[in-house]
Amino acid sequence: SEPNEYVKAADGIQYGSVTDLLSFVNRVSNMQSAALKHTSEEVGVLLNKKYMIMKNGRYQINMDVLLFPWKLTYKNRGSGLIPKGSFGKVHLAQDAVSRKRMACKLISMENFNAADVEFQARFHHENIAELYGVLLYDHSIHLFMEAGEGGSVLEKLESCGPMREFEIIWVTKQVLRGLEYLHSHNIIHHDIKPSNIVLMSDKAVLVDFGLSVQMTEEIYIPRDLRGTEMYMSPELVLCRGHNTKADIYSLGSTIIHMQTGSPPWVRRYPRTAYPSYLYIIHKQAPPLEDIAEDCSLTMRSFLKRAMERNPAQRSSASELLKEEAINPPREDQ
Ligand SMILES: Nc1nnc(-c2c[nH]c3ncc(-c4c[nH]c5ccccc45)cc23)o1
Repeated sequence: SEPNEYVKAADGIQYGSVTDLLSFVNRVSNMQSAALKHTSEEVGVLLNKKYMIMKNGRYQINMDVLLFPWKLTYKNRGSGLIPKGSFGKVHLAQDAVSRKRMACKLISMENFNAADVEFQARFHHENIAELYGVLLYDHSIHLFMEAGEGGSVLEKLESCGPMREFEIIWVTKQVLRGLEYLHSHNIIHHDIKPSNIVLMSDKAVLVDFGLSVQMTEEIYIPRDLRGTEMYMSPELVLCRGHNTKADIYSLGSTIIHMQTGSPPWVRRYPRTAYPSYLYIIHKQAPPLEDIAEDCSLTMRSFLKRAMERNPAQRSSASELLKEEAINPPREDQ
């Protein structure tokens, strides 16, 4: 398409609805990157007038909103740019007027797909990182989202080691509430793992919906393998169709990682000797051997239900939310 057609299609920055944002995102993700070289100004759609405050009809990066390398909550490591998400670097952003601190994920045009935005724009829940707006600037999509300033569970594990059971219970309940909501809309996240759970002072939220799908049938037949190997369920690895229960198994793997400081399998099958875990996950019984030795009996039974090999017998998020393991009697706390 002609560059001038592109400029017409996106008239600078506007406050808009989710529908406006999704049509902007779909237009841009269908654009050839060549058509973009003619856009010197930011273009995009802002959903949140309270946090993202435009000035003179514009919303300029490093003027109206400042981007910073993220100061890790723990000892600062590396560039301060937090680990790449599925396809993007995440910065800390702060609106110059509202002073609201946000996460800003930069995705190159080549790697951008509408799914990254679609689910966060259309579905709202307190345990899903809220989307505040989308800008295209300097060949990158800038996603402005709710920021988990406590960092991700992975950063916490790498900095502070294995988590105590009461901390694991707190994170697990929030993740299950987010999954219960997503699964009620037939959405499979497809990448539940410690780096995709971020922490705030009062809650934990799920991030990175770049691999998410919304099922139209009872079962989702994948065209490709989606997710991160060590957290994948046996039925997903088999590639003969799976459903939302795949996320529940990944949560079980995530809990084992939170308890021990390592994902399942890797201690028994070192990464140096095993480039891939797919065959192990397919052949072996679920990794209950990797459960922490000091794991409580109730949490052990929770994990058995969450990592049941047969997805039909595996508990759902709603069922697990009622488990005693995550609803300990008061005197235990
Ligand atoms: N892949 C991805 N897609 N969306 C996000 C995201 C949305 N809001 C966020 N808030 C915090 C962090 C974050 C991750 N690791 C961290 C380490 C230190 C501090 C913060 C973080 C990431 C996000 O991440």
